[in-house]
Order: sequence, then C-alpha cells, then structure tokens
Amino acid sequence: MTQMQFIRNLIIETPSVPGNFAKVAVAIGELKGDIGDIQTIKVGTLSTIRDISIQFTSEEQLDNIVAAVNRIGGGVSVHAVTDDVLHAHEGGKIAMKSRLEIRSLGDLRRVYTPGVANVCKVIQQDPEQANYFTGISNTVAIVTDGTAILGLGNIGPVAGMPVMEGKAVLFDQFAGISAIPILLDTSDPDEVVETVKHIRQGFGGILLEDIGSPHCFEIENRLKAELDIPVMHDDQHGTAVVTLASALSACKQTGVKLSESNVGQIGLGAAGLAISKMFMAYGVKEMYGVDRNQDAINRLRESGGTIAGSIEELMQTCDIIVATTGVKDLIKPEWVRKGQIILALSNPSAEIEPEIALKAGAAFAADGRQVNNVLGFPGIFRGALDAKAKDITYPMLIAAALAIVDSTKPGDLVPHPLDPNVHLNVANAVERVANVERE
Ligand SMILES: NC(=O)C1=CN([C@@H]2O[C@H](COP(=O)(O)OP(=O)(O)OC[C@H]3O[C@@H](n4cnc5c(N)ncnc54)[C@H](O)[C@@H]3O)[C@@H](O)[C@H]2O)C=CC1
Ligand SMILES: CC(=O)C(=O)O
Ligand SMILES: [Mg+2]
Repeated sequence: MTQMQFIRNLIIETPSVPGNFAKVAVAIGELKGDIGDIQTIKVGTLSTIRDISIQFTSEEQLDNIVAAVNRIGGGVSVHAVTDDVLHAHEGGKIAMKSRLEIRSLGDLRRVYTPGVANVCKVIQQDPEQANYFTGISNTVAIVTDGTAILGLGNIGPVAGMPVMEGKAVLFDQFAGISAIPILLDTSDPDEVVETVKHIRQGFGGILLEDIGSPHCFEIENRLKAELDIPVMHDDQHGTAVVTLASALSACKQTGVKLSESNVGQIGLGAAGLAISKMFMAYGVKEMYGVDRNQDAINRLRESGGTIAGSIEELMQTCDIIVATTGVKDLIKPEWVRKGQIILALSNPSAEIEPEIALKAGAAFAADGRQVNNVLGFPGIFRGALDAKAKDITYPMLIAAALAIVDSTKPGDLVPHPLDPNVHLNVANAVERVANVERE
C-alpha cells in the first residue's frame, strides 16, 4: 500500500513586488510540497493573490507548509486552504445527457412515441441498423470489481468509482466515446464473464479497469474469446502500449537500441506482466523481472522472461527499468546506474520520484503521471470502434505505441495528454491495422 498523496490549493497573498512569490515557492519546496498549477487571481497595486495547487503526503506536512508561508512576513499570508479535487468530484463527474432537445410536441413524437416504434422495427428487421440508429456502437462499458484501484489495492468498486468516472471523462473528451462505469460486486471469473456477456449487447466495446491479478488474466482472455466486440484490460495493455512508446522515445534520444537493451520489470501483476510481454514481442536483448509473489514470477518465466534474484540485482543488470508495484519509494537512489532509463509508473506515488532518479544518474526518468495509459486507451478504442473491429490485437497495440512515439516532441518521453493529435494519431493507426487485419 502506498503513502497517500493529497492535493490542496493555497490562496496566498504576497506584496506586488518581484521576489515575494519566490520566497513562497522556497518555503513550500523546503518542506517537500510539490507545486502544481499556479493561478493569479488578482493583481493589485499593493498585493497579488494567487491560487497555488500543492501535492503533499500528510496533514501535518500541510500544516507546516501553511505555517512556514505565514512566517515569511512582510505581507505574505495564506488566506485559505481549499480542496479543489474533492470540489471537482461533487455530484460526480459524468451524467447521461440527451443529444436532442425536445421543444415541441412534434419533437416529442419523433424522439419518443409514436415515432420511435418505427425505428425499433427497422432494427428488429436488420440488427445492423442499431449501429446507425442508436449510440450502442459508440458506447464502452468500463467494468471494474474494485480489486486493484490504482495502487490503493482492493478498496471495492464504489470507492473506485471516481477513477471509473475519470476514465469516462477522458473517453468523452479525447475520443468522443460515451463510456459507462459498471461496478461489479463479484471477482469470480465465471460470474464476471457471465455478467459482462449478459450486458454486452448495449455496448460497442468493453474496457476492463483496475481488476487485480491474477483473476484479471482469465477474465480478459475469456471475454476476448467469447465476445465479438473489442475487449481490453487497460492496466495491462493500455499501460504496456504507453510504456513501450516511452522506452522507444528515450532510446531514440539516447542513441540506445531497444533491441540491444536489457529491460527490467519490477512488479509482475496486471501491468507488469503485460509490459514484459509487450517488450518481448517488440524484441529486447533480455527481459528480466522481479516480484514478491511466486505465481507472478512463474507467469513471467512461462512467457519467456528471466527472473532476477532481487530488485537490486535487476537494477544492476538492466538498461531500462519499469516499476508497477504500487509501492512508493521502493527503488533506492543508490541502486540507480548512470545513464539508466527509469519508468516508475505506480499511481498515486512512484517507486522513485523522477527528480531523485535523475539526480542519482538516470538519463531519463518518469512517473505514472507522465507515462500513463490515458495516452493509449481513448485512441485505441476510437480506432477499434471506427474499424468495427471485433477484437483488439497485438499489431493494433504496437501500431498505437508507434503512433505515440511519432506524436512525441523531441526531448520529451511522451506527448502531452491534452494534445488532441496524439489521440487522433493513435486512433488512425489502430483503425488502419484493424482494416488490414479484416481484409
Ligand atoms: N501509469 C499507468 O498508466 C499505470 C500505472 N499502474 C500502476 O501500477 C501499479 C500496479 O497496478 P496493477 O499491475 O494493476 O496491480 P497488481 O496488483 O496486479 O500488481 C502489482 C504487483 O506488484 C507486486 N509487488 C507489490 N509489492 C512488491 C514489492 N515490494 N516487491 C516486488 N513486487 C511487489 C505484487 O506482487 C503484484 O504482482 C499501481 O500502482 C497502478 O497505479 C497501473 C496501470 C497503469
Ligand atoms: C492509470 C491507471 O490505470 C492506474 O494507475 O491504475
Ligand atoms: Mg488502472
């Protein structure tokens, strides 16, 4: 279980004289507060008010930060501490909205009875017409049992709902896909598969999310085999796509060949095993892995990977390190070798913070905020739905990874998630491959 990360906003007044905000930033930084967005709310002749988002790990740390800023004096003071994250979730983040407005009786008769009956008959006679006269083919179910919510563990599907709603927001905004969270009160593979099969006809695709290992493997394999619509466990394959892309970009920029590199994976659960398989499918010199769970180790060995004796040994052997354990600060800075590429991807807290890894000698370092499956899943589903694909295949995933590499600016590991081009490029690449596969 990771140490919790909190985010609050401090409303801070400083004199409108250069240098005062720097004092505030230093006070926050010295107490290890991580400054995020800074918004200037008001610039007066005498004083300026800013809304500063900070990330921290305990209430005590927050109290100390507030006290330190207030101690600066000379007109610097904290006016309020607000919780913008909780505020943003009030009432939930998604809602079912009508695409049509009913302004007249005529509208009512077209949208609902009696007009709608004719549309029902059209679909009854030719079920394919549902693709045109309903939103089914553009709707994805986000299915979770709540057993591996981020790195928070088995906290249940209701506690995980904010994550599912978040994924639905990303589907909508980055790919124009309607997504509906489905919270399951069972983790039994037979029951999960049966339930999803029973609801399948209302959806164009199924995204499995934060379903823990090992039951996620059986659930995904069976659903992929038994359903004729795209199914993808995002924590496995969405993450693997983005991880491969970031490793390729890092290699490109350091002149290293991925095919000649040793890659090490720490944590061989849902994300870690899929990442390892993706690297092996792409072709690396050797794929090493480590996990505290013997079954997870056996799964990597059966897939063709090599088992490292310990995390330290893996760090000594490998050029590229990926970690998905959910354990904050698991990687010690003294284990980092000069020139290594380190992707510590656990959310909400990384196995080693990028700044620490870079200071310890890494050539590239990133965490799960940057290298995040948000860069993959919206475009992968957009492409698969547009191609009317019946499955999401390995070639489609590799195409998605290469599209992410092509969308990455020189000097960066991955594109910015708000860059609409990345989602469009991923969608186009996936659709192209899906169309070729169907021919
Ligand atoms: N950045 C991103 O896009 C993504 C990040 N993740 C993160 O990866 C983490 C794991 O997620 P899942 O793979 O879904 O969970 P999981 O529960 O399936 O896998 C975690 C694995 O780590 C192993 N592990 C835990 N502590 C360990 C230790 N001290 N030493 C060695 N192995 C250890 C466990 O035995 C397990 O096999 C989470 O924190 C999640 O937020 C997951 C998906 C996407
Ligand atoms: C990003 C994500 O899917 C996770 O951390 O579980
Ligand atoms: Mg997840």
